Amino acid sequence: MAECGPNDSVNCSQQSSSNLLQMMYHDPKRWSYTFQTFSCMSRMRTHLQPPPARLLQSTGTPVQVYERSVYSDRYIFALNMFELGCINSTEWAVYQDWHSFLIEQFGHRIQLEGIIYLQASPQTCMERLGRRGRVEEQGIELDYLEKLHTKHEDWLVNKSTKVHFEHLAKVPVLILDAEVEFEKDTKIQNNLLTKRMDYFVWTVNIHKGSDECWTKAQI
Ligand SMILES: Nc1ncnc2c1ncn2[C@@H]1O[C@H](COP(=O)(O)OP(=O)(O)O)[C@@H](O)[C@H]1O
Ligand SMILES: Nc1nc2c(ncn2[C@H]2C[C@H](O)[C@@H](COP(=O)(O)O)O2)c(=O)[nH]1
Repeated sequence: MAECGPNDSVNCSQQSSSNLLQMMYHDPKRWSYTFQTFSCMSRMRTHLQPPPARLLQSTGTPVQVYERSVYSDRYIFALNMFELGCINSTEWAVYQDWHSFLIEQFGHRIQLEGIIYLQASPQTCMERLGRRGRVEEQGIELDYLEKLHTKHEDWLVNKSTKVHFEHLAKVPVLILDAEVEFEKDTKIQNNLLTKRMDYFVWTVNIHKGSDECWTKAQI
């Protein structure tokens, strides 16, 4: 059985995270470090929570799936904000210091066993962003999404991003084609679901020897 965790970006308080998202997009130099602190803490809290009882009681090995993770927080968003000059070098050093410290302290409790990369072009993401129509996101430009796309490709496909955790470099990545429109196409949906289930079974088998009673994956 697989279950999605709560949407991390709204995990703490819907109101405060929405305001902070707006503040970050409005004045990124002032608010990016604060935003990454908040988002990373929120993601950490989510990863550390045990899965719901019904997941643990289900047959087979339960799989807990998160939308993003403490690793995409650092290697996608925070790194991008640093490279854009919205997080300064002192803030970046402080962020990396506490991020590494906490990840090492929590050890296997915060490790992922798999990553599912929903790959879509920045143009398609831009179009879907418009469709979703969040007011905070109205000013987002294609160039920003292109930078985020490059970060995903470098980390998950080209493997050229320097990661600081041994286990992370070895985490298997499943790449799914999310470019294709599947909202109303059950055939494509079933095809993607089958690939995802096969992947879950595979990662669960890899981790059968571990003392964890559930598997964690990021989507
Ligand atoms: N593969 C897809 N095919 C068709 N529509 C999609 C696809 N992916 C996302 N969308 C649409 O784009 C919008 C934004 O997508 P997404 O960011 O995944 O939504 P959410 O806000 O639920 O995280 C959604 O309203 C959804 O209807
Ligand atoms: N600067 C950051 N922005 C982030 C981060 N996590 C999410 N986001 C942005 C992207 C969207 O505009 C919005 C909601 O994201 P979804 O998860 O719903 O796609 O927040 C982050 O860590 N830093």
